[in-house]
This record gives sequence, C-alpha cells and structure tokens, in this order.
Amino acid sequence: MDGQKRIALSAHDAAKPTLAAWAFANERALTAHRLTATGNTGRLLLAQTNLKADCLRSGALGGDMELGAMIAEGRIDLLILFTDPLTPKPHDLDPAPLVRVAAISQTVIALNEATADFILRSELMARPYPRPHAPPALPAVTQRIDARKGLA
Ligand SMILES: O=C(CO)COP(=O)(O)O
Repeated sequence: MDGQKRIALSAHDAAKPTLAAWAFANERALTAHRLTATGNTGRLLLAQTNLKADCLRSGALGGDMELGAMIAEGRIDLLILFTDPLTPKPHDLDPAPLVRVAAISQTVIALNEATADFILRSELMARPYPRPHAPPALPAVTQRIDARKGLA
C-alpha cells in the first residue's frame, strides 16, 4: 500500500447518515486518499461533502460484488463499511462476502465509526505499508484443485 490509500466506503441505509457525517467531519484527512463508494453511499457523499469519489453500482444492484472483486484483486487498501445490525433487511447477508474477502486479502476494514476513527488517525495512513501475504491455501483445498486439473 502506498502513502495514498485506496479507500472504499459503503453503508447500509440506516447507517448512511452516520457515514456521511463521519466523512464530512474527516474531509481533510480523506482528501489525501483515493475514494471509491457503492452507488447510493457515493452519491450521498458527493452531495453532502466536498469529497470526490468513484461511484460503483448501487450495492443492491451489484455494487457490492464490484467492490468485492476490487478487494479480491488488491485494488482497495481500506474498506469502511458501516452496517446496521439492528434492522432486518432483504440484503442482510451482503456484507458477509466483503468481510470475508477483506480478511483474506489483508485489507484494512472498519465496520463502525470508532474503528474508522482509529484507522484514519493511524500513522500508517500516510506511509507505504507492505501488505502481509494472504494465508496459503489449505492443503486439502490445494489437493482438490490439483486433482480437478489432473495434476495429482
Ligand atoms: O449495499 C450496500 C452495503 O452492503 C450499500 O450500497 P449502496 O451504497 O448503493 O446503498
């Protein structure tokens, strides 16, 4: 990761005002970085702050998957994903794959405002940081893949 971080922002509907307020309060720190957001979150950020962000599709229409692919490909350094665990909703499971792929790819992740505050104030935000390697595939998984490819 460079000194300039690639930050993804996304929030569930009930958490969108919190994320917009957090981004507004931290505008100065965030302008130093490259921002990407899921569609509706991004539009809200563009409307309520002076930040620039690349907007993906709406999360419900595939933006979550676009973001997941970017994380898997190592194109996101920090994921700020404000969830709303108290309101049941049809896309309740959407964040799970993002959290999973972020954990695997050693992407920094904040699921709430307090964690986002700690991360944004970290001295590592302004410095290059060598991302630790992803864990090696489990031997059993590797064997199954090799068997399917006719290598075992
Ligand atoms: O789906 C989301 C979070 O899981 C957010 O997507 P939007 O920002 O497009 O609403």
